[in-house]
Amino acid sequence: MSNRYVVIGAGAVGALLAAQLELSGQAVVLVARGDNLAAVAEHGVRVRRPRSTEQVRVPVVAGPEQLRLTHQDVLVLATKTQDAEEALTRWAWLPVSDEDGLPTLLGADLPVLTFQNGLATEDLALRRFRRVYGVSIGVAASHLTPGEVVSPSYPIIGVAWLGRYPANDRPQGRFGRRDVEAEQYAHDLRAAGYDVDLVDDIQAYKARKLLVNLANGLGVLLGTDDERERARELLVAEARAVFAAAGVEVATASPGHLVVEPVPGHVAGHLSTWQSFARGASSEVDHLNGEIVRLGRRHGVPTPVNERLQRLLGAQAAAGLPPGVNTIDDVLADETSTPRPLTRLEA
Ligand SMILES: NC(=O)C1=CN([C@@H]2O[C@H](COP(=O)(O)OP(=O)(O)OC[C@H]3O[C@@H](n4cnc5c(N)ncnc54)[C@H](OP(=O)(O)O)[C@@H]3O)[C@@H](O)[C@H]2O)C=CC1
Ligand SMILES: CC(C)(CO)C(=O)C(=O)O
Repeated sequence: MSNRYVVIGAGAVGALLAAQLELSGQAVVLVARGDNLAAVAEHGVRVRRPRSTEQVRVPVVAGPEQLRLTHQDVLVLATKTQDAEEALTRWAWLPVSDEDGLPTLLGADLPVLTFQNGLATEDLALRRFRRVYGVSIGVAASHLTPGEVVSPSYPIIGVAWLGRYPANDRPQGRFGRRDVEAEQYAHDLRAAGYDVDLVDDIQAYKARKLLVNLANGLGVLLGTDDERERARELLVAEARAVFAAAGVEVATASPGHLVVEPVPGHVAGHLSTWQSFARGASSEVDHLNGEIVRLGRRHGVPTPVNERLQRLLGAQAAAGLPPGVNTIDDVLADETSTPRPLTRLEA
């Protein structure tokens, strides 16, 4: 029997994925909350593309209490990293019914696909779930309005790398070292419009992606292109030094290619971190630049530029301030300054 995907988190990645699964005829349930839940329940997910807009009716629930989990379910974690722990806890210990309706498993026995940027979620999942599949995804998706995602790529929606976590946990079964479960997920995601590669060491691919996402936070700041590029180089150089000291492998395979086109009425190029600040939502920076800072502290490698960016955006998020109130020269400044986002807003 085919899988049913329970997509937890109806933002840029999750709502788009749920819509794509639905459009490709696969079983899916979207888990949403707040205004987003109300909008999707009433109108479906509105997907704005370069040459069309679709209103996709997707089954949606507020949480596990509105769903009977079965052995066919695959949990897809599509929250930001800072929300992952709470979501994983909520879904891990629920009864899962077999075909006779008997509760023979728990949520933690189901497979979970973790779509987060950064390096943290797979271990959070592994604490409760045995079958963890990490997914590193590249999409240019945007979610700023309840019930709506903008997807500037079509017909290939996104590129992804998927693999069992940890790498050596692949089941030794009838097909030897082949991971038929991972192959099924890759097959289903491809049918939904994603270009998917199966990989042996998913964390190496997540590390490669993290090198890109370290610059996400710069998009929230004001500055010139030269300053942005200089800061990006410094952030990445620190991360590479930290990865070398910590023994974190970085995948060397060439990155995937995603075609991005203009979507009428949409301002392109705002990454997921910018979207969080624009919506007044919590920020993932502690799990992007903060991951480099954490590893640097553990392994005795200085990471001043990542730390300044983390501090600046941490304070900005805590004060509930939108993009465009701090500047990149605060990140480049050669000092451990205390950010002054309120002063700048007042100025
Ligand atoms: N946006 C992008 O283009 C890309 C994002 N990513 C990564 O994918 C992951 C998801 O990002 P993205 O889609 O942008 O995030 P969003 O913030 O757009 O969406 C996450 C959604 O999850 C919801 N949520 C949080 N906790 C729960 C919960 N317990 N139950 C149900 N819903 C919940 C949030 O609700 P609320 O709004 O109420 O907090 C929000 O609607 C991140 O790790 C990100 O870095 C990777 C590649 C590209
Ligand atoms: C850089 C990008 C757009 C790649 O998918 C991303 O990961 C993000 O917005 O966080």
